[in-house]
Amino acid sequence: MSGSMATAEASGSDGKGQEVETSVTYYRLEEVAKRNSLKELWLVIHGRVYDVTRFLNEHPGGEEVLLEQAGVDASESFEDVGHSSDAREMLKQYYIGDIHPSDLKPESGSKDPSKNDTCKSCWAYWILPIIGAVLLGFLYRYYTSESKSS
Ligand code: HEM
Repeated sequence: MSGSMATAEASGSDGKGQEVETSVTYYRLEEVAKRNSLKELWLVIHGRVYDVTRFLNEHPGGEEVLLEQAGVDASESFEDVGHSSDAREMLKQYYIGDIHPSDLKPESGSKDPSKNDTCKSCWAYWILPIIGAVLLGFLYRYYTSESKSS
């Protein structure tokens, strides 16, 4: 009966109220994946989890498309449709938490720029052998033409 679970923002007025966002709930992908029915339907858009159960029959795009994305990452499909900013605003109502950081794909690339690095080195891997081959070609021609002329 201690009741000491009250949130800090309820009474705290000592100027430290900026950390409200720390109370984010994290869900694992496997938990979201279980909510894939008409009874309970969650989906993930850009690393955020949305409970769209009560939105199903309100969705202008139909409940079928939502069911197809049930329990999985729907970011791509959501973007492909080109949803309006109104639609994006609506997302907030259904937001229930974030995907656990260790389940996040390196999609947003801010933490893991290794994709760019690989691309850069890809380029180097391509260009170096080509430069080598061209140089060898020139050397070969230089030597063969020299031996012809003398
Ligand atoms: C919670 C997430 C979603 C919300 C709040 C939402 C909201 C909306 C809204 C408001 C519209 C009307 C058009 C607009 O304003 O852009 C719409 C249309 C549509 N949505 Fe969604 N949507 C969501 C998720 C999805 C997903 C995951 C798909 C998967 C493919 C999808 C497919 C569509 C389609 C195909 C239309 C077009 C309907 C038409 O043009 O006739 N939506 N959605």
